[in-house]
Amino acid sequence: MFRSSTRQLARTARLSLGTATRPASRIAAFARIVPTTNFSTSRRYSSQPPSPPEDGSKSQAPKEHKEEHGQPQPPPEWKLPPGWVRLSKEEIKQLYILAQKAPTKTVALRIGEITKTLEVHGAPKELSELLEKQRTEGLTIVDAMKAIRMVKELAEQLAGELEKGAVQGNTDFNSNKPGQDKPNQSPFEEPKGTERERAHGQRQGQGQGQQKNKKDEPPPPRVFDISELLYWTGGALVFYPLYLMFFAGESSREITWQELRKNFLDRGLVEKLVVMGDRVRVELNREATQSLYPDSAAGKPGFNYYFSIGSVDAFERRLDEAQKELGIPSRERIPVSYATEGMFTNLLLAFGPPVLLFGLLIFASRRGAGGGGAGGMFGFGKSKAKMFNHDTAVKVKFADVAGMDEAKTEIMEFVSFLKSPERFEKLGAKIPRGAILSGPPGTGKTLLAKATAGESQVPFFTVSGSEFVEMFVGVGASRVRDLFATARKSAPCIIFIDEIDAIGRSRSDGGGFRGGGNDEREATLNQILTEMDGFNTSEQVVVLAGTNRPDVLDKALMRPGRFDRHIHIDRPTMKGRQEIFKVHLGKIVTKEDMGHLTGRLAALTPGFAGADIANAVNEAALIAARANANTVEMIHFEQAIERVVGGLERKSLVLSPEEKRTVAYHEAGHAICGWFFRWADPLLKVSIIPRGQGALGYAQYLPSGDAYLMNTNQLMDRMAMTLGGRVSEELHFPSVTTGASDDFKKVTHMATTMVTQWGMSEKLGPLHFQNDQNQMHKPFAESTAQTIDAEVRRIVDEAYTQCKTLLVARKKEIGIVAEELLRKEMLSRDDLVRLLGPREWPEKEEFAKYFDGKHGAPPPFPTESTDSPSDAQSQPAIIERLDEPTK
Ligand SMILES: Nc1ncnc2c1ncn2[C@@H]1O[C@H](COP(=O)(O)OP(=O)(O)OP(=O)(O)O)[C@@H](O)[C@H]1O
Repeated sequence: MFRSSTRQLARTARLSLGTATRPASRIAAFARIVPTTNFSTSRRYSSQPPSPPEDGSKSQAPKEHKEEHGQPQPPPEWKLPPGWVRLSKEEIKQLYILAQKAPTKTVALRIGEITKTLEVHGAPKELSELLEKQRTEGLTIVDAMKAIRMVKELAEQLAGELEKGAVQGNTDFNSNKPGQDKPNQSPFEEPKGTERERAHGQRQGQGQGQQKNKKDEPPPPRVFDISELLYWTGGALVFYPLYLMFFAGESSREITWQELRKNFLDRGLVEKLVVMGDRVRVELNREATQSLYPDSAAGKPGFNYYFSIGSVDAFERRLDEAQKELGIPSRERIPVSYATEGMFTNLLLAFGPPVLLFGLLIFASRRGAGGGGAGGMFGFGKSKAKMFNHDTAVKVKFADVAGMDEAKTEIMEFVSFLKSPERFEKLGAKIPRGAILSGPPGTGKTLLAKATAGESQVPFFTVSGSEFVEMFVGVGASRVRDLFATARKSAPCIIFIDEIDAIGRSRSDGGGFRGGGNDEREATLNQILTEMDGFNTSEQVVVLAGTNRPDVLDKALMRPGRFDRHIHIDRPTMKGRQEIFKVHLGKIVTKEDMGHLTGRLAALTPGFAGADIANAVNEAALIAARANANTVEMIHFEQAIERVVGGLERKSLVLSPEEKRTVAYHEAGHAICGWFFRWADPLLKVSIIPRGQGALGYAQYLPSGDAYLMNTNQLMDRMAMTLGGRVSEELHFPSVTTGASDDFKKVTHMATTMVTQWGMSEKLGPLHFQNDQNQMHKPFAESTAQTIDAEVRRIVDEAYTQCKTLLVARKKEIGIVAEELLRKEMLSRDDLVRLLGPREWPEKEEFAKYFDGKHGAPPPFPTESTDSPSDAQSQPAIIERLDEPTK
């Protein structure tokens, strides 16, 4: 009845309403098939909810049905349906007021638009009654919702009828012939006809060879990339649950049947029920629900209520009864549909894990390959070598590498080969394939390789041995292949493999991978061997490798034809250090006399590698900057060296006066020994400022130049000097402390080495006894072991006696030095000269030159105001330290 009356209403409305007053409901219906851009540019209605007309005469009905007696008249064929009434002016006004109560602007607009039609054609009596109630006593919220819903439904049904009429071609109501432009057609209306008809028409047009606008041409087919799909799917599967968890908020809630009835069914808010197995999803009229329950999530899109049912039959019965009770006529009953349960969940469970795994793999491979996706299976096998070429040229030159002249001469040959290979080839010389640069850490192996590339001006590939090592078997070998293939393409060039021992360890010793886990490393090594064999002699690819452990490398690597040059780079000598200081001081602002500065610093840093020197120079600049100095001065350099050698000053460690006294007498014992023993190393400074790890105080000596050989006298004096701390404690305090443990360790080690390796025991003679920790049994007889123990004890005892004899005789001097130490905390060599007189034994020439006091003896170091970490990388000067007790 309601439906048939709206159909009639639609028909007459179409006749009566012009385009200027196109109902919003119709526009809404078209909006489903018209692109939204057109829709928005062509909107013809106000964006504000309508307000009641000042007087009813402003109705926009067409002229032919103009109002009679102030009321617009319906067209002649219009019959008021049963149950409908004409609306009074006051009721029309009430309709506009009702529109302003609508929950959304769209609904308000719809009510406003249909009001004009209802004004002409009347409305259901129930609506008229509600409007009257609104005028007289006001509407409850439920009544208001009911009235709004009624008008909204009228508008929707009207829109549906109008749309149907439009699709059928308007033959009933429009005399325009098909194909002609229709005068009433909106500029944003689509051509009439179904989708299929339109598609058919298009195909025909193409078949007839009609010219088409370029814009209409179908876009080029998109290349389907499965990895991209998997990538995004994997990503979505990972992130969607996270999104739901953290951002999406609640999307469903379980309710009971009673709650459903009371809150939604009785209030007419339920639009549809979807049965899914033993659960039912409740689909609500969102706008109405939101206006009734503004604070609830129920009105939000995507939110649904669910309730459980025992059986579908029982549920249907219950729903039927409820609707009967509410007086809902059978044709307006709530639609119920049935969905297959959890299809999406089943699919997700079946395909989710593999898709997720693939997605993750692709994600990882893209990251591994720097986002490119190239380089073999997921890019794992791609070499990670960094390349420096002409654009990112290696700026290092041989001039930047100091103090290793022999190594430079050796490697220069590679430069000549890369620069002018014909010079060698014409004489039939085979060019060496590569060189292993070995030596202690920080001695400049990488720097030398870089300088070789910088001098020859060829591309330089640098990679660390450990970068070939992956958990997947075959990846290392594949990376080697990739590296050499890339290098061949860029020939002439240099490959530098740093820390080659990570992959080049001897295959026989297992390299710590004993027990079958060794295959990957061996395969990588074999691949390097193969690649190096694979070069022909004219291929200008030079392979340099760096290692700290040449002794563990596989012999096959070292044979001629592979790494046929072996260049050992040792810690620099005094002259070498001087040169290295010169290189690094070049970048520093200092007014010191360069000759004296480099000489003195070199003398202060025996045992320093190039990297230590670079570090010390930089540290000095930092200390100077911290002190707001304009130039870096000698004091800053010495402070920096002390910090590199002894570690960071520990200001937080506060010793008790008694402890401080013990430390002072302990260190003074060392200092006196160093001063009075002929073969002991000259003392440089002694300090009771705690530094580094566990040292409460220390005495620093300078080995006489770079000592390569030591005789028994020197060793004995050094041992006696090392024991000086403990002996002094014994002489000055009633009990000894734990502070001398490091001294004992050194002394024992020295004595054992003298006996077992240096043949300095008459009893054992010139034999070498290596006690390998990895072997179960000692490689010598038990009686020999006992003799070794006895000899070690004898030597240490001798050193102890020697030390005690001296210190007993010099007890007074110990006191002088210790008291001065307690006052100043740090004594330099000049302080000792002042306190004890010049040393009886002549100093080495270098020492005398740089520590003669003429250039200003180092003043006592001011305390540092820093807490940045420092690592004592080497022990260049001999340091006797008083240890903190280990807990
Ligand atoms: N002979 C040198 N001349 C100038 N600077 C040097 C020298 N040796 C080392 N250095 C400095 O030390 C830094 C580190 O040196 P490099 O990396 O070459 O040492 P390495 O022998 O390769 O060390 P590792 O064995 O630990 O890899 C260089 O960047 C440079 O500043």
